[in-house]
Amino acid sequence: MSGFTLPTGDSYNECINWIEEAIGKKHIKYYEYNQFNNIEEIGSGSFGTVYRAKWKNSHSYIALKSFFNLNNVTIKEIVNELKLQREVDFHENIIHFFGITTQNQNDNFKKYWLVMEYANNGTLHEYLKRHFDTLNWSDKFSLALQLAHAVLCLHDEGIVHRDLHSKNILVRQNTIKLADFGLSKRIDESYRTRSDLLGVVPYIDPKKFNIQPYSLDKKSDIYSIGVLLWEISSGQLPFDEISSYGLIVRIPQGLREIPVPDTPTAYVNLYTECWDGEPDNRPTISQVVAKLKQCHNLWKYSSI
Ligand SMILES: Nc1ncnc2c1ncn2[C@@H]1O[C@H](COP(=O)(O)OP(=O)(O)OP(=O)(O)O)[C@@H](O)[C@H]1O
Repeated sequence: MSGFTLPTGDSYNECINWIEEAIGKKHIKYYEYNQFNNIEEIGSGSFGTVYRAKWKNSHSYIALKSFFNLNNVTIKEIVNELKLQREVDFHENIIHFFGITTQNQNDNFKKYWLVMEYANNGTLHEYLKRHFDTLNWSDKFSLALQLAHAVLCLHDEGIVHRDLHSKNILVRQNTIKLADFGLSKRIDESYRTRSDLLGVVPYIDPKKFNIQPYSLDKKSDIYSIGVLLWEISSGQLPFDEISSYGLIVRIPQGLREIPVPDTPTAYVNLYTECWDGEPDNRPTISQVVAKLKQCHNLWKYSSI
């Protein structure tokens, strides 16, 4: 997908032209819709529905992401996702984008679908729910490190995810696949309604609740990683039994999850640093990667 001009403006037509031109010049691979088969819905989010499908006679699945309706906002989401995706598509812990397919609808409108890598184990949340009992500490370190590597790749490219939580991190076999970073910018633009916040409050940098307006940044991603490292160590959703409203008040006052017994101390220390209320006290993502490697080594030697 390299080497093509990005749209300078944000209008609907410009975005459509950008996609069509990229397809025409073969910077984005185009797939014929009627070559997909066994199409089954797997989930939906606020912008559209995701299906899994097979391509021609292939045995493996791909994911097809549709959008509810193609208006100014959704088309910008697609272009934004494509622009960011192409910067980081090489990384094995980031979901791969394969191309685009389109379907002509009755009203003469074209429906655009993103063709993406399929994560057969679903979200990290579902994966932990199903497999937690069989995971040992080496597996947990591996998940944590893969997540940190994916975010390192984003931060290195100047991309802030802003919406890291266990329901938009996907897992293929046992490999973390980060998704949805193209769509996360809207949170900072206050697109989220109160009901959208359900379940994601524990992962959001508490500065966001204290300071209005507060622009989520790389250190906000580190906060979310702290919570996710705890989740990997516990197999539980953070603060599952406290209402979002209660959390919005209590997390900025210092409420944090309790370490799970038998968690390696260095790992507890690391996620505690990550979820520090003060962004300046949080490590950078490179430091998180380095410290996770150290923790893993310490744990390996201490358990011989
Ligand atoms: N590439 C994929 N492979 C497997 N499952 C996927 C894939 N992409 C999405 N899903 C599933 O489909 C669901 C919907 O994904 P989608 O990206 O549309 O929304 P979301 O991230 O859950 O929500 P929102 O867009 O509102 O933040 C996900 O929760 C996940 O279970």
